[in-house]
Amino acid sequence: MSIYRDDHEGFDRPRRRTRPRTKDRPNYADAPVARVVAIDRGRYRCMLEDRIVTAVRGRLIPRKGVIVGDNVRLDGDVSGEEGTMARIVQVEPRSTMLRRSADDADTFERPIVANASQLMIVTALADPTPRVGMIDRILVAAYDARIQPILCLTKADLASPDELREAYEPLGIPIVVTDPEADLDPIRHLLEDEVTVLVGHSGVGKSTLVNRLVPGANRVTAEVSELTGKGRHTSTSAIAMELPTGGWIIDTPGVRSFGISHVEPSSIVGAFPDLTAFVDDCPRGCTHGSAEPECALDAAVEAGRLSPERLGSFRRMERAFS
Ligand SMILES: Nc1nc2c(ncn2[C@@H]2O[C@H](COP(=O)(O)OP(=O)(O)OP(=O)(O)O)[C@@H](O)[C@H]2O)c(=O)[nH]1
Ligand SMILES: [Zn+2]
Repeated sequence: MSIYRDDHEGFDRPRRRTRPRTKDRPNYADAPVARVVAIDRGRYRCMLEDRIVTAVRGRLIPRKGVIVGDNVRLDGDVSGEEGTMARIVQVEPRSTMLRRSADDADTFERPIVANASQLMIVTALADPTPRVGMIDRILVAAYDARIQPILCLTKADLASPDELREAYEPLGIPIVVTDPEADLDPIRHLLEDEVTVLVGHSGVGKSTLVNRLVPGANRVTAEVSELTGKGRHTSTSAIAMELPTGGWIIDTPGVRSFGISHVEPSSIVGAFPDLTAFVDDCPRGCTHGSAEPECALDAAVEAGRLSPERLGSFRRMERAFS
């Protein structure tokens, strides 16, 4: 199985054939699988075993068909030696896909990263001032994509984390707090063997965190800059880095807003396993919001089978859509 697949080299197959004969189809099962770690102007930097291989898209892979975090099969020169170029011939199925719309007026979906298991929302406690609206929207995107959210509150040397901690604790998501002196072991532990995408407003201290978590992250950044002749912050692409403790982090460029117009409000409940059992009894088309007159979640609270606090924190998510 694959999402996209490069077909036969020459387009010499007769037309009007409903199904290509297997013998005509190249077999890429033996082509090595690499992880896309950065994308720049049509060049895909892929980590194959422990080397970086630069690749282009095979001709049947669509222009937006490959995103950072994708596992791809490579053909051609995969030595990674200078001046060599491999070819992406197949994109493996994705376990998850995080997307956003540029803003709510823009319904165009922008895939950000593939195969992330966790999404760390990085928010500064001050400078810039935290915006719960933004946190809620990124949370919604994570729930919609079925990616485990983590809240990371930075700059605790400037302001107290108590208020935000209280606001988000009822959701049951991990919350970590940092400052320049903070011990990062609790964060390292959360990231171990996971693929975690970092999302946050610009200036919250994401790069500072990445540099502390990944020794040599600067070097990787420099390599990307070298490739483009520009800094990575001028690129819209994310960048994936391997963690020394196992697992990956995928840093994304700082955002000013996080659009979720691609998300169907009723889909969010599916990310809350303790609530999904109840919504089978909802009327058709129920969005499970507080304005729904017959939502079974309210009935569950009345019957004492669901705590009002838990429902309240779930319903908090609906604010993100207004
Ligand atoms: N006081 C304080 N400052 C911090 C902390 N972490 C980062 N900073 C500072 O905040 C500023 C922004 O940090 P960056 O790491 O560049 O922020 P970023 O999120 O990568 O921002 P973009 O590059 O715009 O995406 C820098 O001046 C950092 O030194 C912190 O824990 N406390
Ligand atoms: Zn409902």
